[in-house]
Amino acid sequence: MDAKYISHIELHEVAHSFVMNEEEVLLFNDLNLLLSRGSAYAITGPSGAGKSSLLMLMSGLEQPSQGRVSASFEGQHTGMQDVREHIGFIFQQFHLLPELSALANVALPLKLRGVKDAEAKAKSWLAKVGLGHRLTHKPKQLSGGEQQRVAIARALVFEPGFIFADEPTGNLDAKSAADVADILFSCCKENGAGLVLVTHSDALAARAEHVFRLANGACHVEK
Ligand SMILES: Nc1ncnc2c1ncn2[C@@H]1O[C@H](COP(=O)(O)OP(=O)(O)OP(=O)(O)O)[C@@H](O)[C@H]1O
Repeated sequence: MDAKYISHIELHEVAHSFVMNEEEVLLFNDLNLLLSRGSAYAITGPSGAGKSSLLMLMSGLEQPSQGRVSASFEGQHTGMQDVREHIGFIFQQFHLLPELSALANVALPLKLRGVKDAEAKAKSWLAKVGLGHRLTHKPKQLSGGEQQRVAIARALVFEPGFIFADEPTGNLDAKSAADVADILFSCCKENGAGLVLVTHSDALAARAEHVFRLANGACHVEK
């Protein structure tokens, strides 16, 4: 459960391609990137450039066609399969369990890890994201911004080393998007988690310390 010791995720000469109609479509090639815990990264670029695919590779949910992705875990280099339970995810569509209350959604990752005071911890996280008054609401009884705040609490409650977020504000109006971004950045900072997010929003990308821009098969590190 303790993820305090993932310090880095590293991409080594990563290339990724798909076979479509018997032709190989190369998304990107020769990526060497280092993600450090405690920093925030934005992945930007035009539609279809491969942003979500890169996020899947960085988080270990998918394997690259070539090259490898590794993590530094307690000072040792290891494969991403060994750190899966120390990584949190946030998606554009929230992906909360519809039959469970906000509290039960947030407590679930702790219960799955055998944590005893799961509900108390979940409650305190819901308070942190401003939803202490919505504990028993089910997802459909919450606004989009509120659902995403539940998803942030659920992603951070087990103190993962890294959070990966795919268009976390893509489904929200401007005001909710700004509120959710504030909460996401401040909660990751407070937990010392690395944050990697895919976004089409220049405003959101500008908040990250580092920006990877994907275009035409290459990744430009813009800052
Ligand atoms: N499993 C797959 N099989 C075949 N092609 C795929 C697969 N997954 C993604 N692709 C293709 O790879 C390209 C990049 O997809 P990806 O979703 O990573 O791009 P993106 O930059 O995140 O796009 P968007 O901004 O529109 O979400 C797209 O052309 C997509 O159709």
